[in-house]
Amino acid sequence: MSTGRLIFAADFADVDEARRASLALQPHLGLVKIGLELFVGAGPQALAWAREAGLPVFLDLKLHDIPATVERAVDRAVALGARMLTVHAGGGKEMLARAVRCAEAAGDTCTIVAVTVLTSLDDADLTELGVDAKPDAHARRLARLAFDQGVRAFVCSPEEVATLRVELGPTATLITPGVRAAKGSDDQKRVATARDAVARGADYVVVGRPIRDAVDPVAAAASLDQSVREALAGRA
Ligand SMILES: O=c1ccn([C@@H]2O[C@H](COP(=O)(O)O)[C@@H](O)[C@H]2O)c(=O)[nH]1
Repeated sequence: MSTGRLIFAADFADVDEARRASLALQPHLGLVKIGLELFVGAGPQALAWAREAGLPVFLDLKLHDIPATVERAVDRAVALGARMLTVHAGGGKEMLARAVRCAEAAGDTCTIVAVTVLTSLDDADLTELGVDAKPDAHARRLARLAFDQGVRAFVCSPEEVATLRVELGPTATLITPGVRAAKGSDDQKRVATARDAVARGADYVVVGRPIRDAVDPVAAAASLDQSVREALAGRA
């Protein structure tokens, strides 16, 4: 896999658009993230071009279903060549354990990534959902549950990445979306800059709109990649 730690969220409706944009950014990327919009629209074709280009795919389907269904979906995602695949940590112990076992049995080429608390949720949203904990504590609880089932990679916000690093130790891979220059620009509520996310312990940052919608997407990706590399060097 590339040494890059920037993951581009290729949130497009159209495969050709996703391919063109991602290939232009490829020198600055570790992986490309294929999410719900592209996968629901295009199915397996959503990944084919990336496989051909040697660009590893983070398949962000956030699986959340009964264990047997998730297990079978993991098997299919591995067959499509996904290098990382997301499941919701809130799906419970058995679902998480079976997802991990299935990926291992299918050749261990795909890492199961547990999504903890979505970066679009804040304290008030959790209260509304009946969760009697702050996002930080809830993310820690879900991550621990997943870790104990064998999951070793996690999506969390930059706001709790340091907490998760302490909770899970150095072997965990921590991936943070919610990368923004400032709070309040859109639906992302628990945010930080790429530099801060990595300085606090993130291994990868996921960035979509700030690159996709930039006047010069390649320059935006190059600058984020540079910030991530500097923050990683500063941590060493
Ligand atoms: O908690 C989460 C989990 C996944 N995402 C995904 O990451 C990208 C972020 O894109 P931006 O345009 O930079 O907001 C997007 O595809 C989400 O589905 C997340 O944001 N938060």
